[in-house]
Amino acid sequence: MKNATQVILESIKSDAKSLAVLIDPDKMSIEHVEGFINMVNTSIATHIFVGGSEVGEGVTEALVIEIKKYTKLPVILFPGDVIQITDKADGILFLSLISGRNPEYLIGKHVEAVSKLKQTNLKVMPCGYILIENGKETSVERVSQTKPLKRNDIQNIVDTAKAGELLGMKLIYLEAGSGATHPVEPEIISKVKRELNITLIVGGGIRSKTELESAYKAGANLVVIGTAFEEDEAFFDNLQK
Ligand SMILES: CC(C)=CCC/C(C)=C/CC/C(C)=C/CC/C(C)=C/COP(=O)(O)OP(=O)(O)O
Ligand SMILES: O=P(O)(O)OC[C@@H](O)CO
Ligand SMILES: [Mg+2]
Repeated sequence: MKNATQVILESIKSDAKSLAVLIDPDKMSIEHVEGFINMVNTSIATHIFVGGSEVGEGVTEALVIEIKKYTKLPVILFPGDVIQITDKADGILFLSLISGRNPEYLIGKHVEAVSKLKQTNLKVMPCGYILIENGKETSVERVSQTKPLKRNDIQNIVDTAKAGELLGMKLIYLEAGSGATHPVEPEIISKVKRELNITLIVGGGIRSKTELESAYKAGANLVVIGTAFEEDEAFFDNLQK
C-alpha cells in the first residue's frame, strides 16, 4: 500500500492533469460535508484542498476530520494563516506569496508555523504563490496587504515563477483570486510553463469545463476550483468521470 505522502507526491506531478476542489471552511457546514464529498468522489477531482484567507480557530480541523470520513482523495491544506494547520490532513501547501513584498507572507508566517508543523506528519510542499490581477480586489490582496502582478506584464510573471523555482520551490501557483472575474489567461499559463521545470498549479475564477480544459491545454498540471461549486453544485454534473 502506498502511504498518503507517496500518493500526494506522485499525484501532483508535472505531467499530470489534476483537479483540486477547494473547500473554504468558512462556507461549508459540517452537516453538508457528506453530500458534497459524495459529489466530489464521483467527479474527475483528484485532490481536495481546504483553506481560506480568514478562518476561525479549530474550524479547519473539524472540517478535515469530517471530509476524511467520506473520501480517499488526498486532503491538502491551503492555508491563509498558521491557525489553519492540522495534522488531520495529508499535506500542506507551504505557500510563500512571492508576487508580494510583505515579509510576513514571504517568510514570517513560515517561521511561526515551524513549531506546529514539527508536531505533525503533514507532507510539506514548498509553493511559490503568485497573485495576478483579475479586475477586482481579491481577499488575498486585502489580507496580505500586497498588490497582484499586472496581467499584461507577462515577463515579470514568468521571471517571478522562475525565481521561485530557482529558490527551490517544488510548485508554482498562479492565482487570479477566489471568485476572480478573469481567470489567469492561457497565454500567461503557457509562457510560465515553458520556462518551468516544476509543477504548475492554476486557480481563481474558473467556472466552466471549457476554461478548465484551456488551462490544462496551456500547461496547468493542477487546477483549483472552489467558487464555481459554492455557487452551483450542479457544476459537478459536467465533471463526471
Ligand atoms: C505558512 C502558513 C502556514 C501560512 C501563510 C501562507 C501564505 C503566505 C498565504 C498567502 C496569502 C493568503 C491569505 C492565502 C489564502 C489562500 C486562500 C485559501 C484563498 C482562498 O480565499 P477565500 O477565503 O476563498 O476567499 P473568499 O472568501 O473571498 O472566497
Ligand atoms: O474559488 P475559485 O475562484 O475557484 O478560486 C480557487 C482558488 O484559486 C482560490 O484561491
Ligand atoms: Mg472562496
